[in-house]
Amino acid sequence: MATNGTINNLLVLYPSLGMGHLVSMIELGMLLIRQGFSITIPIVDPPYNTGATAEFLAGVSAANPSLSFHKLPPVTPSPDNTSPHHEALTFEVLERSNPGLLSCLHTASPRALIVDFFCSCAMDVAKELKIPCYLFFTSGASVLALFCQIPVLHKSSSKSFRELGREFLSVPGIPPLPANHMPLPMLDRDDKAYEGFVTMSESIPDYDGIIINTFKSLEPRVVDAISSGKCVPPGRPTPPIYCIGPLIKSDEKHGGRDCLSWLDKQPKLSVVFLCFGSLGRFSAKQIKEIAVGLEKSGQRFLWVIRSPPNPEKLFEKLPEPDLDILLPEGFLKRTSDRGLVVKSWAPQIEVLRHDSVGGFVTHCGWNSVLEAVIAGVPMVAWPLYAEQWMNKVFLEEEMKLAVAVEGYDGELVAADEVERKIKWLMESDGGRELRERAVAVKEAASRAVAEGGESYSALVELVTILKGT
Ligand SMILES: O=c1ccn([C@@H]2O[C@H](COP(=O)(O)OP(=O)(O)O[C@H]3O[C@H](CO)[C@@H](O)[C@H](O)[C@H]3O)[C@@H](O)[C@H]2O)c(=O)[nH]1
Repeated sequence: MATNGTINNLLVLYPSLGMGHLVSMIELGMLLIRQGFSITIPIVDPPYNTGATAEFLAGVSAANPSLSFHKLPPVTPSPDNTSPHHEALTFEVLERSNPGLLSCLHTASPRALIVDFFCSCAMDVAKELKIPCYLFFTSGASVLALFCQIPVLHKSSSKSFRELGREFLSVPGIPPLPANHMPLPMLDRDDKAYEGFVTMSESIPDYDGIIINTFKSLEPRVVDAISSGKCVPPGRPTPPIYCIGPLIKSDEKHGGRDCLSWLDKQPKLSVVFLCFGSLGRFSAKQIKEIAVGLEKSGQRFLWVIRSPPNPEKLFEKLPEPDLDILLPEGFLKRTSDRGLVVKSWAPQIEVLRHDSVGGFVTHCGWNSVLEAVIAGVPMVAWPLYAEQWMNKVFLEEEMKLAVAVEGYDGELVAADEVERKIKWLMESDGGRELRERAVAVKEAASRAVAEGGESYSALVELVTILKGT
């Protein structure tokens, strides 16, 4: 493919606020730069703490001067937005940022705008600029299929997804999904965030194309269902689909070298890694249950612990965890020959790629899933928020890459269940089969992005269209 860039090949990539949404959008930017485009990334000023995002962005911008970041003017959310879900604030802040986005792009003449799904309101800006607007979907095709159906599901019942509970939702291409597995902010119909998700979903057919961070052979059934128009509401068009993944973060600048040195000393495939995304937090009670389960499992482990959530400081940065208070007395000493606890953050990609890691207990965030896929590591699925309950179902029932924790009683997963699932993954025949499947999918992922592979071909197609627009 041609790689000679010109100023006329400007694309604007518009990410949402959270780390999980930024990482793959940045990688998409780097990929498109290698195809001869120049990239501008407008960044909204979040009215709440977004964890390690600011630090991550500073690192990316220093290491990649070819990505041009533009901070948009801060906006003030309305005092009426009382939803407890940060997604409601995200939708509102992005909508209020449209004038700032428009003035940032007015003189730039970009070829196209590529937006995160939270940024669907920016379609109005693309219309004003008379340029095409593409969706970059940072989760998998299975979740996209479900999002395409939200307008249909919304109209088909007056009950909330919470009220529908374990009743199954039926969507082409994906396994039946219990209604209460919808993202938390979608469970109640009168929540501001619910409204945002419905509006966002209604606009999906209006995009000029949808770029998905997946590869077709990971989710073949659902990619076919979407492409053949079965997932959008009746009478609405399906935009062209480009599965160009897996795209994972290439830049790891968060430190955490000590845990890599510790992994160097462990036997091959012996360590289970527990890490729950950029936002995952457990109550103090749950942390103790995990500790007891891990200890009883007898397995080697590397465990990233964060401070428990503080309901009064939902959007604020929390202090480092106090392990003396959080862990059972003597736990660290008793497990010191086979376990390591890391506070707040570990270099996850490097950890997963390390030879000694044989299993991953994950919250099922899509970046974490793809990072495990690329490393060929089987998973224990422990969903916490966002679309992770759905990902758990897809990982276990469709992709066959994970076993799910069960027995969540609304408050706790008991130590026995933690012990059972970790032992199953690391010691049982079933766990070994899962590992073999993970290795096969890892190979499929590397074939997909290699020259001539399915994701490579989708990228060629996308680049051709973008250059022609
Ligand atoms: O100690 C840590 C914790 C996280 N990470 C990285 O942080 C990213 C986390 O991304 P992800 O696994 O996708 O989780 P979230 O940050 O929770 O991502 C949000 O965005 C994703 C993409 O849309 C969704 O799939 C998730 O459900 C949503 O919560 C990954 O690259 C991890 O490698 C680390 O490097 N070290």
